[in-house]
Amino acid sequence: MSKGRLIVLTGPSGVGKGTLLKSLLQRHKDDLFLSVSATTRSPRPGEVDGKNYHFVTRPQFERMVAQGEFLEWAEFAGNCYGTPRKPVEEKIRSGKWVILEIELDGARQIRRSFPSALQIFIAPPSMVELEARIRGRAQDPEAAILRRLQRAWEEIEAAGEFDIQIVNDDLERALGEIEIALFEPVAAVC
Ligand SMILES: Nc1ncnc2c1ncn2[C@@H]1O[C@H](COP(=O)(O)OP(=O)(O)OP(=O)(O)O)[C@@H](O)[C@H]1O
Ligand SMILES: Nc1nc2c(ncn2[C@@H]2O[C@H](COP(=O)(O)O)[C@@H](O)[C@H]2O)c(=O)[nH]1
Repeated sequence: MSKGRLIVLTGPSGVGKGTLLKSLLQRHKDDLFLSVSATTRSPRPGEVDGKNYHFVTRPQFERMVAQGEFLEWAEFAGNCYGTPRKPVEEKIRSGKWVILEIELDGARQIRRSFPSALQIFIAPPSMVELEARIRGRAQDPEAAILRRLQRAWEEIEAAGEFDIQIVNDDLERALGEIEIALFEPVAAVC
């Protein structure tokens, strides 16, 4: 059986993490498992409970925190997000590679609890492009967009903490770089 592994993907809101992961999972569906987080955020149009997120109330989220149900959790732009511990630990034990798509505070918590996790940072080509992508997605209220853009500066400043930094300018190229980091790490160094 292959050895289980934890992979963290972080980057500012709107940089394209979800878009990259969708393609990555389509190409490697037998190798990779994406953790489904819990959040207190309201569902966006088209988002499905249990698939995109487990949508929970704040009291439910607080109860899950108190019961130690999260591997990590954080507050981001006014909502809480957390990685359910049990499915991730089970998958890793059964030899699967598990990806967490999480923000900076959560990535820092995972770095402490799973120092061997591979940590990848996805950066935007520019702040102008990042703002265009968040606005182009047209799924967040104006106040949430502003909070996310403000937070993006802090996240980009922390990019150097991560094992690998990938600029998501051209989607295919960025995807190729993630695949090299995951599946050909030795070749990437040579
Ligand atoms: N390389 C790219 N070039 C142009 N547009 C892109 C690229 N990657 C993603 N996008 C677009 O940017 C927008 C934001 O992408 P996405 O929702 O995947 O970001 P995210 O990082 O997952 O955001 P969040 O953290 O808020 O969930 C989407 O409209 C997507 O189509
Ligand atoms: N620390 C955690 N961050 C998470 C988790 N799930 C998602 N996220 C991050 O939150 C922001 C906002 O997400 P959105 O879906 O509201 O746009 C984004 O950076 C996600 O990566 C989690 O379990 N823990």
